[in-house]
Amino acid sequence: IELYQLLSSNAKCINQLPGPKDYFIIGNLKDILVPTDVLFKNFRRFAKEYFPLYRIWSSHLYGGICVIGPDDMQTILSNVKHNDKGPVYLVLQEWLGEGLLRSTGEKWLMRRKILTPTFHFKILKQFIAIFNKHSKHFAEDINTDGEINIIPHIHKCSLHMIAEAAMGTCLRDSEGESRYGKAIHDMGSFIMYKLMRPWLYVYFMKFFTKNYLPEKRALAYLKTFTKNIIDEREKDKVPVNVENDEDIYLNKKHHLAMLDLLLQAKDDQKISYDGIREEVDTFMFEGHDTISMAMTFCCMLLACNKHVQDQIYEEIMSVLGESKECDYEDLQNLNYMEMAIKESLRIYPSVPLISRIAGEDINTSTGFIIPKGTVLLLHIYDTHHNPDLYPDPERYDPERFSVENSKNRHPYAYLPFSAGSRNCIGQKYAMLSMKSMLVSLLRKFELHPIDTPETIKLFVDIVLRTKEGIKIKLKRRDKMM
Ligand code: HEM
Repeated sequence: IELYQLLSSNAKCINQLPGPKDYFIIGNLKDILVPTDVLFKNFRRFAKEYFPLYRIWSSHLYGGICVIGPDDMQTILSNVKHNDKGPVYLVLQEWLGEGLLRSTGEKWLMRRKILTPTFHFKILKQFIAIFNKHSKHFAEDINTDGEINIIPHIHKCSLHMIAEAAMGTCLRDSEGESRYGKAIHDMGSFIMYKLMRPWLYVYFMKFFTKNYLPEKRALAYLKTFTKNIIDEREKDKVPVNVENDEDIYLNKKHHLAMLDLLLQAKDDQKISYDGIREEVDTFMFEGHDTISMAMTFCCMLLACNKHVQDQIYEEIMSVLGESKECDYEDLQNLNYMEMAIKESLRIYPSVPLISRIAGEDINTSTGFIIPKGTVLLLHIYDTHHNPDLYPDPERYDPERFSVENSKNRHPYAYLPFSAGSRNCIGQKYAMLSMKSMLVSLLRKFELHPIDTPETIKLFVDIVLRTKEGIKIKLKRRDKMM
């Protein structure tokens, strides 16, 4: 009932905004309940037609305002009053509970304070060895010299990285490797199924879906897996102080994992056992699929833009040479590679859409006042593809992110990691791990195009994906001599 009130209270006001034609009771469901690749295209069409703001009705029960323009993005994301997440995040509740991604108010603030040190540069520095280890395996495991769908390889690598960084667990060749990977993948599909069907946000409706039992089983497996790891790690626990380098670097028994810092926070009575589970699961969820798809799209773009790939390869050779293991400073020095990754995240932002609830009335750039309580859908994808902000927006051009060219850009025109106090806590981790993967891959292979931006079919999901994987052609550099 509360949800109904929240969603419908601003109906009259929302209707003053332009938007696609809606119908009695079903609202815009005709445009929304369509195959997800068609939905993707519909959103792009609406963005072009109604920039910078439009309203959408997912049935007349559930309406919201779609935001595209950078001025309105700034007004919303820079104000902590609009920090609460929209109802779509309810689909994550059973798995991620009140973890950082979903929590609100005081609880979010407290969790954010506890978790920020887990991404301290000193901790990130010691993750580089983990990134390098799995990146090396990633390049070694690809033995083919020819056409591959790169997604499963990248996916496996980023899952192994986050499992070791977050939980201190090496999944590679372990019993849990395929089962855990599959359970995470299945949960993604179940969540997406619910996301498209707003009536399933109502708690009891879940009993009536075909996914009820498989989801229950996958959830039980994931929760038990995390619980066992937390219990094991707790047995071996060593006190940690992030400010003390000795604690971070001289921990002989095992690499420090994010979990160790959470266990320390539990000893300091800052977080409960269940809280730790929620956060570890949140990192596992947020910290691998986002990176996998970002890396995949980046590889496709590099395959299609050989001159950019060659420039990155030259940079790797000049900073690292043929075989030096990269350290934190080396990765920081791969500036052109960073520009190429940034541009790839502009064209293909892993999280194309986020949602908030207006915490107070919002005075928008058009003069329209969004009333408090309205659901806001922030279409990061469309901001990134707006030709006024990025001329010729489909063209891949890393130079857009040179210091010079970034200088005069609107501060809210580039939002792959969102912005403001609720931005992505893992963005530095993401950038470092992607750089490490690219170093290993490009040292061994030249990438050539098979799939291109024109051939792939994007679709709406929590993370931006393609319908049929992404194929590229690999040529081993050592065989090219
Ligand atoms: C390319 C990789 C990544 C992208 C594009 C990305 C993007 C985002 C975006 C757009 C948000 C805002 C979500 C929202 O407002 O609903 C977010 C939040 C978040 N991300 Fe990431 N992310 C990435 C990697 C990671 C990694 C590696 C981790 C953890 C290891 C992580 C953990 C989180 C968490 C916990 C939040 C919630 C923060 C909060 O609400 O305070 N992300 N991310």
